[in-house]
Amino acid sequence: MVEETSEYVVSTVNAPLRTSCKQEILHIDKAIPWLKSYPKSDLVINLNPFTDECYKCFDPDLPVEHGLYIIKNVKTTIDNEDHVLATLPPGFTVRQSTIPNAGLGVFAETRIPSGTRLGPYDGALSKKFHGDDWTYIFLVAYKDGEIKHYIDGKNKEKASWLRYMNCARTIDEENLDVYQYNYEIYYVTNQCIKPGTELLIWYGDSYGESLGLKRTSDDDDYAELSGRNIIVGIMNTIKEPIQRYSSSCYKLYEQKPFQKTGYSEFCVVQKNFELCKFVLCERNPCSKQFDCHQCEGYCFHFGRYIKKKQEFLHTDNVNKCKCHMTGRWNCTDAHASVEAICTY
Ligand SMILES: C[S@@+](CC[C@H](N)C(=O)[O-])C[C@H]1O[C@@H](n2cnc3c(N)ncnc32)[C@H](O)[C@@H]1O
Repeated sequence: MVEETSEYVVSTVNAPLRTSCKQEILHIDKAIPWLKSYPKSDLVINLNPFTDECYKCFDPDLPVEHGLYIIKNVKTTIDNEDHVLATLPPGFTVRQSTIPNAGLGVFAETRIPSGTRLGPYDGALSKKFHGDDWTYIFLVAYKDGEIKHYIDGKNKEKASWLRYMNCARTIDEENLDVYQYNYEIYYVTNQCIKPGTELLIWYGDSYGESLGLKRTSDDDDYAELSGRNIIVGIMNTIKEPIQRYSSSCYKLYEQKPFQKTGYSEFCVVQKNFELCKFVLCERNPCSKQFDCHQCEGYCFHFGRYIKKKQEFLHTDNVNKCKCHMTGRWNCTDAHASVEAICTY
């Protein structure tokens, strides 16, 4: 399905954010020429942690390819709607976005170094796109700009977790860039990502506009300078009504989207870890009342799919449970202060 080529393109891995770190210059021979004036030159990437800031984000355990740290999708044979979340690597969660009304988003729960490649963006491939829902579409193109195929991440049975990344509202929020390599789409972190940070990407002008977002001319200059004007092949979209929390407190949710202080939900794991059974408590921000109920569902352990009733080897904050009743994701943990970890 994927054709091997030697060319590849990396976007903003030379962000000014890293000037305090020692930089290593890696040469990329061929950049895709149809990408607007993208310099054929160098990928500047930091792999050497010389300052505290860099050190914190240095992860010697991650494999490196072409100067990028690599975090691959978790392989799975699940062929139902759980497929998409089974591809989520350890260290990330999918949960309510910090952006009001944006639905779910992806969060880093551990430090992710700058210059880490995530993906690829999987979905249903097609030569032509006949549908009218562009929400999860990416274009993959040949060097001359001709469209090779479309990737539609809408169907959760085929998509990878990258489908959940939301669009940054400002350039400062952009912590990912898009990267097409061997006719596959990846995201690359353009800065050190701290735990609890939502991963956000610029969807491109036309998609951004459809969400009411626009880059200023200063943003464009900055983007140009830092090489951010890379292809973002997502096109116009039909907006989904994803916000599922309908209540008289709707506005409050919008204003304080799941910040720990404004809204807290936590899970209390049953002592025997009888699997993915937990008590889900949601605090209504208006009445301040807690509403708790038992919940049971599927679990993931370190990205590995765990069937219902199968035991965890041990527990930690990368075990995630999907509640059948609410359809929402929670983490399980053996520690006393579960709230500290379950920040949903
Ligand atoms: C590729 S999907 C991202 C994942 C999506 N949030 C979900 O829950 O499946 C793109 C859709 O997410 C929502 N979205 C992403 N970024 C947004 C933003 N900055 N503001 C509002 N909605 C956003 C829009 O509905 C958009 O069409």
